[in-house]
Amino acid sequence: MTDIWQSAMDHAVALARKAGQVVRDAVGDAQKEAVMVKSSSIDLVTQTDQKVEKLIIQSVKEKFPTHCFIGEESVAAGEVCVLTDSPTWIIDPIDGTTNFVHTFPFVAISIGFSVNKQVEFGVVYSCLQDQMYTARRGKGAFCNGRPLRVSHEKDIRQAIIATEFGSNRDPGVVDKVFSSLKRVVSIPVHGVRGAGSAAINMCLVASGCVEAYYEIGIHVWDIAAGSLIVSEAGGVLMDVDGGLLDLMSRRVLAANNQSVAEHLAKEIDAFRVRRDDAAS
Ligand SMILES: O=P(O)(O)O[C@H]1[C@H](O)[C@@H](O)[C@H](O)[C@H](O)[C@@H]1O
Ligand SMILES: [Mg+2]
Ligand SMILES: [Mg+2]
Repeated sequence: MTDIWQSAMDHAVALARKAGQVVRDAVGDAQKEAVMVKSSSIDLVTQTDQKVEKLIIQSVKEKFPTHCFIGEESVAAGEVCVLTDSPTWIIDPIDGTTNFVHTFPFVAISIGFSVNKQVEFGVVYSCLQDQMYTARRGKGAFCNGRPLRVSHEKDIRQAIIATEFGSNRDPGVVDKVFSSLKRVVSIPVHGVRGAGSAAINMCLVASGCVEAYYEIGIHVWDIAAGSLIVSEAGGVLMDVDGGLLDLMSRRVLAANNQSVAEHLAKEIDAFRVRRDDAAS
């Protein structure tokens, strides 16, 4: 049976590769680039983020003129952020902008594609590592064409957990983040890591390198593609409170299996943040 979204997915992979070249060409000069700030002094954006998002959206508009978009830098520029049932490209042009600015080598282009609010395919290109992660709903997850499978570990005490500090440094939020982190470290788990990119953290779960990843404060463009890559690699997704994942809630927990996920959820202070689709 033909896959009606195959040509869109092929286009996403080609665009991610092209965007990756733009990012690789710029990374050496990133420190010379004008670094601007968005929601806070540590929420960074560069001209390369904006250039890559434009490149992707322009090209998709030419090929699929009826499709919708949610793009990180377009939303920052005032576009609405609402996930509808229409075919929608959900784009993070550089996931890991802070890494990009500092030449820390985990930088990704993340492209998710949803229809009826369900992610149909996800593409995450870790461009400095030249690793192309892809997933098509119902057809598995791959890295450079190699099938991905999550870790078999069932005991969270034998696990590595990925998380991030995020870009909100309000003292109350920092306290909550650290109190969760203290509980997770004290389970005790084998270790805690963070790549500095939500999309790459999710691909690490899908690859079996880490058992789980959680974060509060991410956005739909950080996790849309990665969420499908995790589930197609056999993993589970949920809200940090153990409920159902809501892509717009800005909270995510991805794990290799239900038992690790549920144990982790019990340790997290699941505070609420303003939703991506909250009326502005
Ligand atoms: O803004 P970009 O696209 O680089 O993405 C974010 C990361 O993906 C988060 O995990 C991370 O915690 C940061 O919030 C970071 O901003
Ligand atoms: Mg991001
Ligand atoms: Mg980004």
